[in-house]
Amino acid sequence: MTTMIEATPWDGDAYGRVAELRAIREQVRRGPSERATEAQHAKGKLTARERIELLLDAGSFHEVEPLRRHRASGFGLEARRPYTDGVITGWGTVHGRTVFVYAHDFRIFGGALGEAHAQKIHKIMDKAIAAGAPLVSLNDGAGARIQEGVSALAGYGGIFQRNTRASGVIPQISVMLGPCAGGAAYSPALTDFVFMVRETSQMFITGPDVVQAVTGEKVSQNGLGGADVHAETSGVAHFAYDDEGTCIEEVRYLLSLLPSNNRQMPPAVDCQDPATRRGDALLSLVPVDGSRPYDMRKVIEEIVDDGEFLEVHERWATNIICALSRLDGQVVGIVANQPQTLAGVLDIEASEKAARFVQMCDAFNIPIVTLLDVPGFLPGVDQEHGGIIRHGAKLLYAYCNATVPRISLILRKAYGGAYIVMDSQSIGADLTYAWPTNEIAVMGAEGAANVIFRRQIAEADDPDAMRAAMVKEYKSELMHPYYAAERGLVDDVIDPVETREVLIRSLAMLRTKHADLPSRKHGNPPT
Ligand SMILES: CC(=O)SCCNC(=O)CCNC(=O)[C@H](O)C(C)(C)COP(=O)(O)OP(=O)(O)OC[C@H]1O[C@@H](n2cnc3c(N)ncnc32)[C@H](O)[C@@H]1OP(=O)(O)O
Repeated sequence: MTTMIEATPWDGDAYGRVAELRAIREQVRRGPSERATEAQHAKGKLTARERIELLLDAGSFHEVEPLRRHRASGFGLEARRPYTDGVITGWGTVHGRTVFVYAHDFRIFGGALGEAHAQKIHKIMDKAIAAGAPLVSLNDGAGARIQEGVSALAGYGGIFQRNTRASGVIPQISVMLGPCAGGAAYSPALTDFVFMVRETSQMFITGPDVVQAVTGEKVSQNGLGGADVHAETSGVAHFAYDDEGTCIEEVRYLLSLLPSNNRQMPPAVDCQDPATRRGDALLSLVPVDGSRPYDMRKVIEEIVDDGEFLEVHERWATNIICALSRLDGQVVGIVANQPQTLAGVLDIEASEKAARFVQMCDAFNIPIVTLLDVPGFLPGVDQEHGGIIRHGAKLLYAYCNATVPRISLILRKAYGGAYIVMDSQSIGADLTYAWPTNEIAVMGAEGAANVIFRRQIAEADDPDAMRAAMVKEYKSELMHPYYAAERGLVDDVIDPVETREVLIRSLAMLRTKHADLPSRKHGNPPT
């Protein structure tokens, strides 16, 4: 640690005082020591200030409380009172819009959170909420500062309460850039998006040593709570990247798709991709045979502006796609079944993933486009015992509660409860469309014939021929593409090549949509 420059009672002139201030500021900027900076770099990590520089527009950072120091005592703390107290807080701009930020400085007490450190975070969170601007946390901290005991724990409580108050008011993004244990893992879990970096960031409630002591399981830090674990298995992380630079660049991209707060619309941009561009490729991308898989991502690419979209939870619950994109320059949230994985079925994880996404879109005024090709909910003992009923209900609740413009499009099959849940007209979609390849039904024809014609099939001389005849009858009666349109349950059957134009026209009409929910403290959604 380098010797601290201490401001002392002083009788010099203004020039001398300014020189002293500049020296202190320079010390604050450099941080505790060259050695600590080198150690941080040696781990493949940037310092807190380097990260802030990458996140914000050049020269836009305005720091708050750089001269803050703790007043704790014991365990030698009196002799170690570094400026910033291990967290850098302030605001700047991203793509010209105000964004608040706090960044743990791992070089100071391992970025661990003490009382003064927490109060700095509380202050910047309060300012972000008051200003109605997003908050990005750059996390690289060892949790509660052990020497400060319960004061540190209380500091976390104050962060959690503010995270919850800010939820649905301003976008909150947590970027995990080091080992984040205990309290340092819970705050991100309360925020809208969690970013992680492979190898260098971890999140866990208790580390590998405690896990081994309690359960006997031996696991590495990355095996327990690394980026891939949370982006693929637990669903705690929405995004995972190989390095900090790419990760922070993607945070900037995400911010460009979000409004500053819940009273604003997401930023629109000029669009060079014609609204009337035909999607001829769509006809060959989606096989008519409902049992053949295809990649729904290619369908999305064909429809949206310049084929660009940002997938959220790209590698978790891959049987459903949640993505932010643009149509004619306006931000939309896309929820789409992925027939390539598990035939696009809805299961526990897919329901949770899409429910949180729909909720986020609704909170931040992002219209939702739902693309359906879903054979139903995944049957099975594991799913039932795992609570598919309440998890599926989360998705249902999120859609039913959403007041943003909602458009659904049935590409191919949409069966049973999954059809209802995936934003059917009956739960409040503003406009519903279908391609001429759609099959909307309670279940597939084979299953349906086995239930309703069971006796005829069993008593027939040739049960297989009878089953085939009954399947045919069921299909022609109930599963033709115009059955739902005749009943007004879809607003139109559209030519697939015109999908982009239809969606853009519909969204333009819905832009002024206004809907109020009945007054209440809050709902009681299934959890
Ligand atoms: C509510 C809650 O938050 S409970 C959770 C409380 N936190 C914890 O249990 C985590 C304890 N710390 C650790 O397990 C490890 O330090 C890790 C995994 C975070 C980081 O490990 P490493 O990268 O090897 O760093 P290392 O252990 O050397 O720590 C770096 C510095 O931070 C200090 N430090 C680490 N954790 C803490 C802490 N919680 N409080 C105070 N100082 C800490 C270390 O003493 C060390 O200080 P030094 O540079 O003066 O020697």
